Amino acid sequence: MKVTPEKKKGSDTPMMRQYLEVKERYPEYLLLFRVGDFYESFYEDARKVSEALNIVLTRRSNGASADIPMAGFPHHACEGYIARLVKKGFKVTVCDQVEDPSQAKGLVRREITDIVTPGVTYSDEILDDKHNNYLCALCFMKKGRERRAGVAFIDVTTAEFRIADLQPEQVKDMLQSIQPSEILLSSRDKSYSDTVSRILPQEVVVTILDDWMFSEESASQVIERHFKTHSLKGFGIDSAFAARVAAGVVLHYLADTRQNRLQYITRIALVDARDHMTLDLQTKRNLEIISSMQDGSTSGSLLQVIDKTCNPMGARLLRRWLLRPLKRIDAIQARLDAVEVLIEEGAVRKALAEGLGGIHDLERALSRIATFRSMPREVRSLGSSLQKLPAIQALLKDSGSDRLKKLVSGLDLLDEITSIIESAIDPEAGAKLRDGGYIRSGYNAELDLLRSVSSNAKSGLMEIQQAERRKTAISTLKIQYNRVFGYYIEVSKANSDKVPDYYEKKQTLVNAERYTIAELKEYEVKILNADEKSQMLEQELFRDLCVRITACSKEIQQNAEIVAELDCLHSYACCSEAYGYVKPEVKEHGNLSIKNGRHPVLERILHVDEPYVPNDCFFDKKQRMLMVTGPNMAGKSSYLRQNGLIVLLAQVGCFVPADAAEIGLVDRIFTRVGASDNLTSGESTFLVEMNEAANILNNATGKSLILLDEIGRGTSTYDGMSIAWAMSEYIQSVVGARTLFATHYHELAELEERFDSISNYNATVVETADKVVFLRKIVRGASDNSYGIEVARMAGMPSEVIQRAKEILSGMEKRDIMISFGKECAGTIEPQSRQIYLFEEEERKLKNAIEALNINTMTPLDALLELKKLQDLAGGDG
Ligand SMILES: Nc1ncnc2c1ncn2[C@@H]1O[C@H](COP(=O)(O)OP(=O)(O)OP(=O)(O)O)[C@@H](O)[C@H]1O
Repeated sequence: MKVTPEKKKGSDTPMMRQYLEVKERYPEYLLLFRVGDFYESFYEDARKVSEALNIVLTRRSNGASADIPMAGFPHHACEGYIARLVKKGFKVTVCDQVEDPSQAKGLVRREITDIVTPGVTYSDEILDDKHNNYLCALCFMKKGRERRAGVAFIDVTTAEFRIADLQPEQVKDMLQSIQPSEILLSSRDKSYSDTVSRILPQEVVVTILDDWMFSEESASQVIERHFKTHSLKGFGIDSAFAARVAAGVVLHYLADTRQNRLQYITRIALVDARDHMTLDLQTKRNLEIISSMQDGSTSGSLLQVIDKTCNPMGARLLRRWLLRPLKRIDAIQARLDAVEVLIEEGAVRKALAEGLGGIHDLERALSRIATFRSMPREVRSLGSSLQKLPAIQALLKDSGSDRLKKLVSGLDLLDEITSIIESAIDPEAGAKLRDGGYIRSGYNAELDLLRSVSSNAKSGLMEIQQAERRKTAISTLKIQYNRVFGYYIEVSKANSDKVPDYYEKKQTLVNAERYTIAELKEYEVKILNADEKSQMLEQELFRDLCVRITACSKEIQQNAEIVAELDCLHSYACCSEAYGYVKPEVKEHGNLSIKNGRHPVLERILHVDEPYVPNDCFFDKKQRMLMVTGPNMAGKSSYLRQNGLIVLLAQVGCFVPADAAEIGLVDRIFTRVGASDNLTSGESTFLVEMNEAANILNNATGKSLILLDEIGRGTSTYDGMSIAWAMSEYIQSVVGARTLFATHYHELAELEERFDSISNYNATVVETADKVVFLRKIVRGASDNSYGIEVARMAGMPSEVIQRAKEILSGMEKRDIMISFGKECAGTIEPQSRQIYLFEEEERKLKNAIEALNINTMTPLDALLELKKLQDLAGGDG
């Protein structure tokens, strides 16, 4: 049943009318409505909530109207429930009672107090320490003949706010690299949501907004208002018109979702594609950079091996660094030099780890403090984190690395706010604001006074207790307190006959009676007044403190950035040292030389008895493509990936697993590995493979690194082989990229003879009498056997099947030879020369035509005409 509020309001109860009014403002959101100790949802929302949370769907009576569906949960458990709803892709509005129901005249006042969406949340239950959570706006604009796409993304919990101005076809890569949780689109570009769900692997919520928000004028206004500037020139985003519009939309949306305390978002920056390498989804996936292909977890990924970070800011940055390798040598060199210094100075590294480990998540703490979502304990830990900065600064201020020196000189020690926090918050502060007692004594005179009134009165209570015990001769008489009855005197049932007349009964329990007396009432008023006032004052003081901390947002964020970078460099140094990595030389040229390189992840996983076998890789002006053949399981894919990962590690500024490495700067790493299905988007395995291959051919440059594994496997052997052959030719003659090509098509080895720039390599094996031993060494020359059946045998295939496969293989090999060369050649070809000459067909037609000519009977004119025909056949244009 859909609610039409206008129609229903008339006969509804006042509370339901109130509900419907709120619901009307955010119809798209699930509304959680506070009723007593519960958050309730009604109508359609109730059905969705009940299904999503697996809680009972009940009914609530609604005055003269029919009962309505209802589902709810206790308010104290709301964070967990809201998190579950948001993780399922719902957007939620929370409507609270904003006055004490016991004080309310008539219906209690309610207001929306929070809006939570997948892209706008501060909840620990939803967020992951090591991940950024991005809200992203996307718009397509046209100016004159130019079509641009604007992308803006923000993590409200860390205040990272960036924009990018792109060609529309670059959007896919950008979105895949941001991996937002929520995307904002104009109603005009609504259809793009299908593309979004196709290109992003994870669940992403698409929110469609009115098109007017996507105008340049409105965007500029909202940005200028937020950053309190008259122009956007200072941010360097003035010319990026589409990106600016997207940024405006993000700010609009945040305002719409009532995020009205955004002062801590102090910066906006343009993503410059020239500084960073773009890694498309395939490459991220194939190289298993942040998650393994097997189960999508970080286990078995490069990130897992490299991540030795000590705090969440570092962990988040490391993930971003691995996904955005650098393209500028000076920046790479600065990181490498810093890592080298940290490796050399073990004691400094250890002290740095201690300092970094003591720093909590400054970014997320700040965002919660700025939006009044924080608890005293978090403020206290922000203060103690800031106190760690001077030691870190002292440790590295004379470092041998310019980068480290520069970083620590940028730290703002924020002495004043640190000491204010120290003097304000009690180190033993509890987790809740309601409990009070978290502001230290001595911080505020008025609070101290109220507290002393309260505690004097409390010691007065002890005196009353003593006096009453004396007067009544009841030694067990006690003065106690609870929230409902306030202060009372408790006397056991056995002694109740000794109670004097001036005792006024308040409550009877099974074993005891509770009373009050005039004197106790007086004290109670004094104490409760003082307690209430001091609690209110504490909250006020805490808020003021939060505001003061927010005023230091820029400095805190800058410190957070520096700490994160130090943490990443430290992490690089730790793993480089532990795993015996070397400092790569990164150069502007287009060569590459890796001596005894290893796969950073595999070498950590393999058993000590079977250590990883290192391999070289070499490209120069002459040698641009390595054609790697070899049997299954010989280590071809691992070899390709290892070289990709070594280049990546070098360009993120980390040492590399090799004996030596000189890397000519790579502008992009392309990978096409194995056959992967994308059935959800309705594309066949082969189509996906060809899409990816086309993307490589169209976008790679002479500075790229291409890793091709098993191209053309998804189709018939001859089609596949022809495509692989033609791609290799194209890459060599047109693109010129450094290419590693692993293939089972041994026929491709022929290319070496046709192109100087292609060299054959193979993954070696040794055949013994009854098995094949993989040496994992990649050596010069082509391999001529595939041993697929041998691998099947190793995998435990029944021996009958293996035997039969061998027979079929031998039969097929004979037939292949006949297809290629005609019957006359059958059986005479040596295995080594079993090539299929792909471009022979044309030549043969030409040959046949020439042989068919009868020169003896031809006139000169006939001869000329025949010559013309032959020229046409040869494809010439005469
Ligand atoms: N250099 C190496 N040293 C030690 N073990 C290795 C090495 N390279 C690969 N291996 C091991 O061999 C296994 C198979 O390697 P890989 O997948 O690279 O072979 P492949 O030749 O690409 O096989 P296929 O053609 O079937 O895809 C790896 O999982 C790894 O355990």
